[in-house]
Amino acid sequence: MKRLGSQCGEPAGALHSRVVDRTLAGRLSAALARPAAQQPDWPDPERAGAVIGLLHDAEPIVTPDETARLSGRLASVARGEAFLLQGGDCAETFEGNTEPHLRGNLGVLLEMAGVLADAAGLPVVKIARMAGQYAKPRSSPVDALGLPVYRGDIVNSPEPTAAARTPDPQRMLMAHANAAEAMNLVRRFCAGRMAEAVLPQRDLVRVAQSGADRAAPVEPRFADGDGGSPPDEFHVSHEMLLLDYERAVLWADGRGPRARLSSGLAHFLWIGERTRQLDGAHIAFAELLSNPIGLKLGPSVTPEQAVEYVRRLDPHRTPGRLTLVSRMGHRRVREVLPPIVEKVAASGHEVIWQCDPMHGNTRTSRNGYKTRHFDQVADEIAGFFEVHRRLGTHPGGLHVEVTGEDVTECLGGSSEISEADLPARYRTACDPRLNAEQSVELAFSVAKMLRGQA
Ligand SMILES: O=C[C@H](O)[C@H](O)COP(=O)(O)O
Ligand SMILES: C=C(OP(=O)(O)O)C(=O)O
Repeated sequence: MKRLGSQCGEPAGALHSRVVDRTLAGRLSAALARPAAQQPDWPDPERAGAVIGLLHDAEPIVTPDETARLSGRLASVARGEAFLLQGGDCAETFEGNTEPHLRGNLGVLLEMAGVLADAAGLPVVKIARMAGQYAKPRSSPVDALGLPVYRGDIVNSPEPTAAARTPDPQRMLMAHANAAEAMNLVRRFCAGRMAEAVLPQRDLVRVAQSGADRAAPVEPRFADGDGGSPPDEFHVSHEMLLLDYERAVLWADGRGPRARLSSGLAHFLWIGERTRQLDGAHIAFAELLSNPIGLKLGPSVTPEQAVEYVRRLDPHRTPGRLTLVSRMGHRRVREVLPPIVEKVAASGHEVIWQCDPMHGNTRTSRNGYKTRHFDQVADEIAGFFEVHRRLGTHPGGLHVEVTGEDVTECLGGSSEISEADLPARYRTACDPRLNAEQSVELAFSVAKMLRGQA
């Protein structure tokens, strides 16, 4: 497999002059020339071009073989033979890129996966929002103070000053370095050298009080030809948002029916609700990738649009190539999701149906915090399960914003976090996350749904 790239300092416009496959390079240029929503206005385009040139020589974070392994796992999910759990910070930060934080997040996902696997009797494919989740799409270009909005550490700084909010392309290099460090830690974690230090910390019995019958779940695993999957297998993902970053580290991938590109920056990439324009650069770029792709679908999407996305993003009808992530809100999921599922199922494409119960349930508390209520999060998942059970499709996965830390960002749960509690440990750089206890409690609620008891 060959890397696509350019030489150090080469300006963005000359990106493809030395690529191996000229057809692929031409298709990439055409995709990136389309309108792209939610991109920063770099104040000095020449400096941005120089940074982009440097990034083209940067080391890959992931390898195509790892990505291919994930694609195989996701095919199982699409066929109903496994469940997908994806989660982590809303926005990773450079400051938060520490061993305890990353280990905590992986640890809580591992606990959730154990609970889910036990209930489903299926292996759980684990994907972390990690090692690159540094870019954020925003509702408005300015904040309440009239400053340019914070767009994630890869673009600017959250500090409320004009200087800090000015997009700085150098941050893309910092993001790459931070992602590489985080991936290193993920690899060590997966090798089993760190997981045991995380697991016993939580009182599983207490959070399970609402129903699980076992506190130490036994997780079914994939049986690989090489004698079994690694003790803790995680892949990494982020939103494919900032295209100056995403286009930098690409492999030419000759596997499959048509030559494509494999991202060296993450195993799994998703397209967000705000950047899924059918004529836009994000969809066109994703069409060129061989990585498994996620697509967020909010309540405004029509069944016809959903089928068009599926045709564009899964042209070769590859089971699990596309994950449709519904984020409809707990009030609308039961009404909006069924016609979409029906129409896509009738198209014959084997997609993964994943529920993001976070992004349709965000609200502002009376004391001014962006928050979500545990009960509404759980209710959207219940609605998602009801719809799929009724239609006979596989409710294949969850996509959640969680952290292993004891934050107070989401309301409710068995510790009954109230609006008055929010200021105590509200630490997210963007949207509110379930804390460790709420996350495991949610897994136990979903376990009941998986067992058909809720
Ligand atoms: O995480 C998701 C988005 O970036 C977020 O929900 C948008 O938030 P905003 O409405 O505060 O811009
Ligand atoms: C921004 C996100 O979600 P959505 O695109 O669904 O709003 C996200 O998952 O970080």
